[in-house]
Amino acid sequence: MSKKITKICCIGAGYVGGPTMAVIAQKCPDIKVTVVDINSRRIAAWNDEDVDKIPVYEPGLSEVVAEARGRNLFFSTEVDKAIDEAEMIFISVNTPTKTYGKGKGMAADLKYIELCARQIARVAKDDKIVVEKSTLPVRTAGALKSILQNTGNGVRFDILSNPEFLAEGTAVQDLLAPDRVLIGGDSEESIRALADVYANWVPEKNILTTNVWSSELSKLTANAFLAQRVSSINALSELCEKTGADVNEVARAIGTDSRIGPKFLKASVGFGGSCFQKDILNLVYIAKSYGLNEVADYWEQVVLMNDHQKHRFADNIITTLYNTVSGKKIAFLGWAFKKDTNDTRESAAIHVADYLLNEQAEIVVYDPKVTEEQIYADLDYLNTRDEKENRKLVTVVNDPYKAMKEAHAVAVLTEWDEFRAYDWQRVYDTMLKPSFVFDGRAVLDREQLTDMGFEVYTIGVGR
Ligand SMILES: NC(=O)C1=CN([C@@H]2O[C@H](COP(=O)(O)OP(=O)(O)OC[C@H]3O[C@@H](n4cnc5c(N)ncnc54)[C@H](O)[C@@H]3O)[C@@H](O)[C@H]2O)C=CC1
Ligand SMILES: O=C(O)[C@H]1O[C@H](OP(=O)(O)OP(=O)(O)OC[C@H]2O[C@@H](n3ccc(=O)[nH]c3=O)[C@H](O)[C@@H]2O)[C@H](O)[C@@H](O)[C@@H]1O
Repeated sequence: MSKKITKICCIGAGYVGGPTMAVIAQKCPDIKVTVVDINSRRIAAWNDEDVDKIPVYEPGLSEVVAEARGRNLFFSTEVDKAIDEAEMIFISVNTPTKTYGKGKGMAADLKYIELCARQIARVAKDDKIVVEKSTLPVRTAGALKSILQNTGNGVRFDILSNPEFLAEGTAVQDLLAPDRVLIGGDSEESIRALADVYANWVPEKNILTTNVWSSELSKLTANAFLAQRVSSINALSELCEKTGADVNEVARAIGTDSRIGPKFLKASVGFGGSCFQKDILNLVYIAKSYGLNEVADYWEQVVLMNDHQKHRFADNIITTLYNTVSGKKIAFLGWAFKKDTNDTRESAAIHVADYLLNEQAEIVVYDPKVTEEQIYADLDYLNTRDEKENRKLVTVVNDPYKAMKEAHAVAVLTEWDEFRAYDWQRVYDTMLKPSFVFDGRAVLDREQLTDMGFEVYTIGVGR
């Protein structure tokens, strides 16, 4: 018999904690789910009466939150209280790449994880199941165990690894019908208790259990494999451009081989998002720390290729615009790292913009979901130039036609569906001539645009 869970606490109300707990609460009405965070602004937004103002934009999420919030789903800043009440505590805080000290620029920064462990150790008065939901370096559970078990207050902590595989933009659908739920741990009873939570809506055959180290490492491995496919197809996109091949045709041709499969073969201006780069660098760091230099070099190439892809896209804009973009208006369609999300972390758009700004381009950005404040914050964070200069060179508008009016070039950085549906003739009529389009996502109808008179460059398509 496993322990029946009635109260869950999740520390971290971000892109993972929020949606994951909302779905657990929706599917398990008998479990009280409390999501806590030290960021009171974020918690206030999760509690906003207008459910469309919750801090994470995901198709279908506001409906799930509307159903469960106030019933058995709660968002709060009272971290101690929620820890104290819960039988099961998910840790879903951020684990960014370290920006200082040993492992700077490579290793995962585990300070937030450790703070959570210490807080749980301090507050807990009865036995708890602690679930690693954040993505962590393999063997972190050992460190957590050591912190939790040395408090001397006699509480038993079982640690489980339960990595999250949702992708942003499809989070709700991924959570409702996951390819698999992965649970790693030592205690059969605790594994069962967590499996029983998921079994409320996930078929048993999709709930995999492993030892805790395999589970931790599987998460880094899954992201490394996915990112590797993107870098592989992006590497070929450059060769396609040189040889007259079309990377989309190549992707279709190889993707029909059932051993290869069709997914994650879409060439792009480079992968972004908060995790691919961070998790691969973390994997590289771990491999190096074991002296596995060939393994480390192999995976690092995935990130290097991605950097190259972003730079060569920007470089091509400069070369094509007669080797200078100084004072030229470039309209950016999209800023988010992929469609259907307002998340911009590590978005290729940021790096392409930075590169062009170094060449004194004037950039006008339109993204249907990203705020002006976020766009400036992303550029300021790079610290390449002062904040005033960023505001002078970059303008953010909420009308795509305004963004493209009198522009020298349009660059597509995100694959938002609406970009296809624009009146491109109207855009052409208002742009400077020659009117260049740089489609970094291969979403626009190249032939149609060329017929209208545009000079079109599509990523991965040779001329
Ligand atoms: N974003 C994604 O799509 C996915 C992320 N992951 C992993 O999940 C973890 C969380 O990622 P996100 O949700 O994107 O991060 P996030 O940055 O959106 O959210 C993390 C939240 O944790 C809070 N926090 C940090 N320390 C805290 C503390 N001591 N007490 C209370 N709250 C605290 C922060 O204020 C923040 O709101 C990371 O390890 C990430 O690698 C895994 C799968 C998908
Ligand atoms: O650990 C994480 O954070 C998550 O990372 C990715 O999810 P996410 O980054 O949200 O989105 P993806 O759909 O994987 O896209 C990542 C980036 O790769 C790009 N991409 C993706 C697929 C493709 O074929 N081509 C391509 O350029 C996207 O545009 C985007 O910039 C993984 O897909 C999730 O399984 C994982 O849980």
